[in-house]
Formats: sequence, C-alpha cells, structure tokens
Amino acid sequence: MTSQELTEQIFKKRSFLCVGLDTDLEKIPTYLLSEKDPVFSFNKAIIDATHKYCVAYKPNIAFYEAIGADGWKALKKTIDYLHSEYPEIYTIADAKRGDIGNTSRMYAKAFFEDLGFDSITVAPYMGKDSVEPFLEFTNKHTILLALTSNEGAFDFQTLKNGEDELYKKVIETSKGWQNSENLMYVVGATKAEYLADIRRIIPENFLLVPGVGAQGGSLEEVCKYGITKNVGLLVNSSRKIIYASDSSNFAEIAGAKAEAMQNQMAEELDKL
Ligand SMILES: O=C(O)c1cc(=O)[nH]c(=O)n1[C@@H]1O[C@H](COP(=O)(O)O)[C@@H](O)[C@H]1O
Repeated sequence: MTSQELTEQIFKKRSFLCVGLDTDLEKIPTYLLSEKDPVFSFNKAIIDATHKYCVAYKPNIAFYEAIGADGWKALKKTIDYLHSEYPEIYTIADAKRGDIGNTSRMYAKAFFEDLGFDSITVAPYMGKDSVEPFLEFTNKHTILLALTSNEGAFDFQTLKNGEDELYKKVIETSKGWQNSENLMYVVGATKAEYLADIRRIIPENFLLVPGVGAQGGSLEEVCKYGITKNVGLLVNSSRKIIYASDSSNFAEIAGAKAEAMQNQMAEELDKL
C-alpha cells in the first residue's frame, strides 16, 4: 500500500489508529487456551471487533517467536486473514530487524515476500547498507527507529553527536539513502514535544507513534506537534485495547476502546 492510499484510508475511516497485536498467552482470556490455535482465535476476534476503527495492525513479532513454531503459524494465519478479509488494512511487522546487507535481505524477504507485510520496523544502528535491502522493496515501507518511547531512549538517541542529537542525525542521514521516500519513522508518544523538531527535518513522512495508552503518551500532544495536512501519523495502542477485558466479551470491549480512540482521532482530523 502506498503512503497516498494509506492517507486515503485515514480520511475515509476518520482514524489513524494502529492496533498492536502483542498477543500473550498469559494475558488472553483463559477459556481460549483450550482452542487449537488460541493466538489466532484471539487475533481474529480482536480484528473482527476493531477493524472498523483502525487503519493498521502491528503484530509485534517477539510475542509470536516466544512460543516457537506455533507462534509463527499463528502469525501467518493472522496476516493471511487480514489480506483476505480486510485487504484495505495496512500491516506492520514490528520486528526491529537490521544486520549486514546480506542478512537484512533475508529479513526483508521473510516479512515482505513470504508473509506479505506492507512494512517492517528496522533498527538504524548498523547504518545504510543494513537498511537499504529493505528499501529495495519499493512497494513497501521501512520504518526506522528514530526516537523510541522507552526510558533507555535517553541512553544514546538523545546524546549530542556534534551539533545534533543522534536521533536527528539518524533521520537526516537516512534521507540520503536509496528509495528514502519509502521510509517512515518511529517516534514514541511519550516524547511528543520532540515531534516539532522532527517535523522540521521530515515534514511529510509518516510517523509510527507507539506509547499512547499503557505507556502514558497523549494523543492530543502527539497531534499538537506531529500531525500534518496529510495526517502523517499512525498512532499505535496495544495492551490498552486488546487486554481491556479478559471476559468472554473481550473483543466487544476492545472494539469499544478502539472506537473511543477513533472518535478522538476524528476530532483531531476536524481541526486540519
Ligand atoms: O516499534 C514499536 O512499535 C515500538 C517502538 C517504541 O519506541 N516503543 C514501543 O512501545 N514500540 C512497540 O509498540 C507497542 C506498544 O505497546 P503498548 O504499550 O501495549 O501500547 C509494543 O509492541 C512495543 O514493542
């Protein structure tokens, strides 16, 4: 899906919500554990209940890898289900990969070709030749970690490297990489005030903004500093939506949480 198609979906659904599928066997309703594939059953119920209110889903790959082959199968079933039932939905593999070029190429094939995700999160630490193999897929987006939502972001990302903080250097440098028009960037919602500076470097690119909800980030603040006339934001919430309830109507309650966020987003879009 192109950035323009994604923007069209955002205006059509009046939402820039991304629901994070961080599916954890210890947190899903216990009655699902007797099903053949509890992870997929949970994801399917969440997707069916929330798809009207969001434009994207972001399975965090760690949650699937943590349970081995069964997790990988559930991930594949989830992405296949999204492709067949809701092809207008944008998909993000939150895998935070990146290695020497020869190896990054294999990560790119795994997530773009085999699983068919629209995008993948990538760590920039190994530099240009570790990221360009992802960017070679010109019909996909590569989402570079810029300024993350966690406390550890202050260990390196905000350190000054000459004039500028490292995260700014990462963004600025990445603009010179091949097919950089297909880059998106991760900026944590917990660091919304940094978005004003970031928008000066990348006024147009989409930003994936996690950290609203369980991590305490504010949607209003994110929009205040980060929204553009084409929106340019995908705001993710995982636990606050998918684990809003562990009773038999968990999906319905997740749907209501997603709807509440969509309503807030519609208000922000009205301000544009
Ligand atoms: O790349 C990410 O999505 C990400 C980057 C970041 O800086 N902070 C962050 O929380 N994330 C991911 O976003 C999701 C946030 O989940 P909740 O805190 O439950 O909404 C998790 O899957 C995190 O791994």
